[in-house]
Amino acid sequence: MSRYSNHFTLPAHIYVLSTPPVRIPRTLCIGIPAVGFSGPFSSWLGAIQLWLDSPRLLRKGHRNNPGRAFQLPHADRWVVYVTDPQLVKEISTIPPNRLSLLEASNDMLQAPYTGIHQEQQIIDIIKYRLVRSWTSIVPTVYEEAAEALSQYIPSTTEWTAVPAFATVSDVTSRIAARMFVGLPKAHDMEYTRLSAEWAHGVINAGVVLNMFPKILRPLVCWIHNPPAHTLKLVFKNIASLIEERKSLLATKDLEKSDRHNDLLSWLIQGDTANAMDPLLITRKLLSVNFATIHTLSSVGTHVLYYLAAHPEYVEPLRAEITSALGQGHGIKHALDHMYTLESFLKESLRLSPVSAVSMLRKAIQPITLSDGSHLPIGTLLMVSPLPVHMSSELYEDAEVFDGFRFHKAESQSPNQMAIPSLDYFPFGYGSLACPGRLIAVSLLKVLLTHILLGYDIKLQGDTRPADKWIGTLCFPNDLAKIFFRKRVKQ
Ligand code: HEM
Repeated sequence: MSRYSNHFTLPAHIYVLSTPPVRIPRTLCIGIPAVGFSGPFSSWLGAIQLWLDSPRLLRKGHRNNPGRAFQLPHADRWVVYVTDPQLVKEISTIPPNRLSLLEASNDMLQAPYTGIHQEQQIIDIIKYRLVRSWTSIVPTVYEEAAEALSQYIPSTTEWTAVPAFATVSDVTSRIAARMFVGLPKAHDMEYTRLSAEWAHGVINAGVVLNMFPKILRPLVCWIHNPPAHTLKLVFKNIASLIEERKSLLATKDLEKSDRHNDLLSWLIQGDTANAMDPLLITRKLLSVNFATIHTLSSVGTHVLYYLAAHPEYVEPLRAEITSALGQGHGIKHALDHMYTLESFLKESLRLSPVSAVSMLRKAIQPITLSDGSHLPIGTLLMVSPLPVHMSSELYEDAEVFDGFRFHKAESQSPNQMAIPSLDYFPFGYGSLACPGRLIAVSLLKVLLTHILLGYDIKLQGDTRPADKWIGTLCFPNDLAKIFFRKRVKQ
């Protein structure tokens, strides 16, 4: 079993598939069509269906309810789903004091138990500090990614089987550490291991705890709560660095503190309201780590599997990367001009997303949508791009992987993948769309650039390791291996 496999979801599998409906009675929102079983007891079967095959139910809901929201039963409640593009647009304009992303994500990720802490300060720091400093950060990240890959992939010209998910996860965690806390902490293997462990632990805990009624969650966590345990270990590991940074910032030694122009320092600087509580700073840091590591290790592994399964793309991608790097305008410029690579990444994310849901909201006030759907306070609303991403009207042979599909269809301008449209919105849509999306695309390109230029890769078996859907989450196979060998440059 992989270090980061979804072992924590096992109790939920058992619970969902075998337990009678021991849950708080759930209410349907009046006037919103339900998909599949909708009776008080039979909806339990609907929740099991959603757990086992959410893409099918989402496509059915979209097909049967054109232009309308619909409802699907989860284990603990009914959730309103939106897939119609015009409704997606409408939802993206409803302000957070009416429909809140932060409330919904702290709910779904079970913040009181896992320790995750999402707040506006974090989003502002990513948008206004990290993204704006990105051109100056990229060269460091590029160098770090090369070093990390050479540490985790054996440097030999013999084919060697490498666990794909664990490797991408380790490399991502190290890149995240370099971006967010800098050196020397980024090279502390215990810190990077714990950060990755926490990120994967939170997603698994969220999946499991959402299966149980609220009343049982403290008991479940009392028995087994890996993220809470890991949080303590991370805090122990990083507390002295936080104190060091705090005193550096307090002395206003600009020369020294400028050396640490990273997320950790920005979090401390902006935290005067909480008296710079080191545990809260750790939780915020880990929350950005979570947003980065969980998504990128999953997407990076999906991409790697597509690349190994489609070797015909390797040479054209290498040629483009070599030409872009050869222009001599720096790494950021080169990455921005890797259009076919971007198309490849975009296609991978279309077919193998992180989740079937890309916008998560909780009604803070009662809301009535233009299709007449009424959302009472507390309703959870999920927007899924999946039916649109799989639409044969928008995408020819929508089920087939076509790595250069977007390159053929789109004008060449940088970072199209990160610009949400109503045809493609895996990062969400509107002003709340993922604040880290430009960074995500850049990091994926960095990873693929090093892999394509540094290594040959091939599948271990005959076919691409299949994706695993658990509820609305899509995981790459976390046990499969990919063969790597050091590339001998001609
Ligand atoms: C391929 C990788 C990624 C994907 C697919 C992705 C996708 C998303 C999506 C769908 C949302 C929710 C948007 C909404 O509900 O309207 C989101 C939120 C967010 N993302 Fe990303 N993301 C990725 C990478 C990143 C990275 C690298 C960072 C950090 C640098 C980041 C930081 C965040 C944050 C802070 C939020 C708000 C979280 C919340 O309040 O729950 N993401 N992302």
